[in-house]
Amino acid sequence: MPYLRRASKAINVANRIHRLHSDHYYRLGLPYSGSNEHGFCSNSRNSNRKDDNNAIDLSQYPTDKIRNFSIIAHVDHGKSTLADRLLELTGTIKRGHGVPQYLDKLQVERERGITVKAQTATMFYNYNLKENNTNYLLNLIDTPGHVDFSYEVSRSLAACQGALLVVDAAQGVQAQTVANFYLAFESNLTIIPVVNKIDQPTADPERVKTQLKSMFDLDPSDVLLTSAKTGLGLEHVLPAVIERIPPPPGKSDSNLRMFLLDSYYDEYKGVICHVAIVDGSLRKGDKISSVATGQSYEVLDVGIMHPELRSTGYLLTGQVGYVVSGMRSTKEARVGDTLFHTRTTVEPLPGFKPAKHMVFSGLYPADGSDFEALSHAIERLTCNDASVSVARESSTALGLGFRCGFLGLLHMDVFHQRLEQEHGTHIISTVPTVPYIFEYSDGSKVEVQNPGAFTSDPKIRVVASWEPTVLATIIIPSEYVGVVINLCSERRGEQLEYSFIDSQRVFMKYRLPLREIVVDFYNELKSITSGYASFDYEDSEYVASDVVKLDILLNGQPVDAMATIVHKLKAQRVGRELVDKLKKYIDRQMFEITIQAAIGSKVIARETISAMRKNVLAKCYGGDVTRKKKLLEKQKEGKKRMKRVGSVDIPQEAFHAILKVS
Ligand SMILES: Nc1nc2c(ncn2[C@@H]2O[C@H](COP(=O)(O)OP(=O)(O)OP(=O)(O)O)[C@@H](O)[C@H]2O)c(=O)[nH]1
Repeated sequence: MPYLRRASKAINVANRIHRLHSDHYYRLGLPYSGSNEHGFCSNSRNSNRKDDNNAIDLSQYPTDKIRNFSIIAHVDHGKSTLADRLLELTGTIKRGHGVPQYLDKLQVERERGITVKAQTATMFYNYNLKENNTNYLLNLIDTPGHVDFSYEVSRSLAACQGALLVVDAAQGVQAQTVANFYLAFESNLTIIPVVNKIDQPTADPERVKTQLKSMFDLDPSDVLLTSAKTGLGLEHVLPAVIERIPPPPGKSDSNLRMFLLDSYYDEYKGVICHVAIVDGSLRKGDKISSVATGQSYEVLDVGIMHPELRSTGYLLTGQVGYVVSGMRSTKEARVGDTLFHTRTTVEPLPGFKPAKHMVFSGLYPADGSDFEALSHAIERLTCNDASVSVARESSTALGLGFRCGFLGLLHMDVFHQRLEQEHGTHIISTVPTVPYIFEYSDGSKVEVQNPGAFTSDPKIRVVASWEPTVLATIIIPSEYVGVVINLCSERRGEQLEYSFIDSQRVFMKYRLPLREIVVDFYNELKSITSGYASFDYEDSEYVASDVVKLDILLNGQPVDAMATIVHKLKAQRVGRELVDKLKKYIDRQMFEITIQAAIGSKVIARETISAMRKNVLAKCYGGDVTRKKKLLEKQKEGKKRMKRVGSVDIPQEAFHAILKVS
C-alpha cells in the first residue's frame, strides 16, 4: 500500500486536530451579521478595525487572543486571492482596493502571477466565541506554491501554529498539495482543509473531500468549502482559524526570544527584519543581540505589517511583526537567527535547516565594467532572498562574476529578473549545473558546482562520479500514464510507486537524476499532459553515474562559461544541440568560425559559420549623416553586450539560448 506510511501519519494528525478541537468545532453559530453584494458576510461588529490615525493597542491581545496561520496550496489554487478576501473581511484593506493578490508585492510576482515571497499581514477580528464578543489578532502568512520556493513555506510555518490547506475544487489534490501537507504536518501544525473555487462549473468538492480523506486522512466534515472569487463560504474561515488553531505557546514572563523569519533592504531604513516574538516582549529603544553573529543593536522601530509597516513601539509574546535595528547587510540579518535582550541568557531557538541548493550558475555583468554594481545588487537582493548562495568566480570569457546556488530553475529565473527589475543590472548567466561528486586518480574526492572547476590536469583521471537525485511526485489523469512513463524513462528515471488517488487520477513516485529535471522537465511534462500534470520533488541521495564534461570550443578555444557536465549517453545529443543553437545566435564575422562540442580531445559535434562583413549601413542610401551615426551608435551599444572569446564576438543571447538545453 503506497500510502500506508503517509496514512498512518495522517491519522495521527487527524486525531490531534480532533482532540484539540472536538469540543469547539461547529458548536458555534455564525458570527456574522449579513451578506454583502459579493455574497460574503460583513461583520458589523468588527469594531476593532483600526482607523489609520489611531494607535494600535497590542496589549489587549495576550497569547490566547492571537492566532498565527499560513495559507498553503498547490500553485494557482487560490491562496493569494483567499488572503485578499480575508484582509477585506477584517477591514485590513479596503474592498475593491483594485490590486488583486495584494500580498504579491514584487513586480516579478505580479508579472508572472505567482507568489515567490511569503508575506505576513496582521488582521484584527471580532468574534463571538461562546456568547463572548472577543477581539482577536490574526497573523496571516501567504506562501508561494511552486516547489522551488518550498523553503519559504517551511520558514513561514515556523511562525505558525496552523495552516489553511487550500485545494482547487476542480483540480483536486496536486503534487504540491501533498508536499505542503507534509511540511505543515511535520511542523506539527493544525491543518484546516479548504476546498476553494467551488464556483467553477467543473468543481467537484465531494471528490476532493474523498481525496483528502484517502491521502491525508482529513475528515470530510472538517473541510471548508469556499470560493475566494465570489465570497461563498468565506464566513466560516476565520471562525475555524480561531476555534481549531491553538494560540502561540510562548511565555510572556520569560526573557525575550525572537525568531528572525525574513529580512529585506530598504533604502531609507536599512535592513528590515520580520520577526516572531516567541517569548517575552520587545520595545523601541531596547538593546538586542544576535545568537548567530554576537552583534548587538538598538531597536529603532518596531511594529506590525497591517498590511503595510505600522509602527506600534512594541511587540508582545506570540506576535509577528517587523524590527528595524540598524543592521546594514545580509551577513547580519541571518534568517532563522534568535535575537534576545542584550545581557540576558536564553536557549537559542532551533533555527531552520539550511537551504539546499539544487542548481548552480555563474552570474556575470553583461558589461564587464559593471562588476561592482552587480556585486552591490546581489548583496542587496540576497538580503531579501537568503536562500541564494553566492561566491566569487572568474571566467576567461566573461571576466569577474559570481557562482550562485539556487533552489531550482524558476528560483534562478526569478532572481535574474529581480536583479534586472529591482536593481537595474544586466547580467549574463552560464549554463545551470547541479553539484556532482568526482573521485580522481590522485585519490581526491571533490564536489564540482562549476564545470570549469573540473580538473584539467591531463595526468589525473576521473575514477568515479556521482550525481544528485530527487524523489519526484507526479499526479496525472490516468489517460496520460503512458506518455509520462516514457518521458521519465527517457530522463533516466526509476519508478518507485504507482497508485490511483481516485478513479481518474494516478499518483507516481520516481527517482530522477536532478540534472534531468532542472532543465525543462516540467514544461515538457505539462505539454505532453495538456497541462494536467502536477509535479513536485524533494532532494534525495547521490548515485554513481557515468558523467563527462562537455566543452564548447570556438575556433579551437574552449569557452569556459559554456562548458557543461552531462551523462555519457546524452553527451552526443546535447553536444549537437548546443552547437546548432550557437550557430543560430552567433553572427557571421569577418572570418570563418568553427563551433565544436568536445569531450576531452574528442570532438563530437561541429558546425562552421562562414565569413562575412556585417555592414549596418548597407541599407542606408543617401547621405543622412545623423541616421548613419545612430546606426553606428546602436551597433556600438550592441557590441558592449558582446563577449569576446579569442577573436570571436558572442552575443548575450547566445548565452541565454543554451541555458535550456537538456
Ligand atoms: N473561479 C475561481 N477562480 C479563483 C478563485 N480563487 C482564485 N481564483 C483564480 O485563480 C487564479 C490563481 O489565484 P491565486 O490566488 O493567484 O493563486 P495562488 O495559489 O496564490 O497562486 P501562487 O501564488 O502562484 O501559488 C487567479 O486567476 C484567481 O483569480 C475562486 O474561488 N474561483
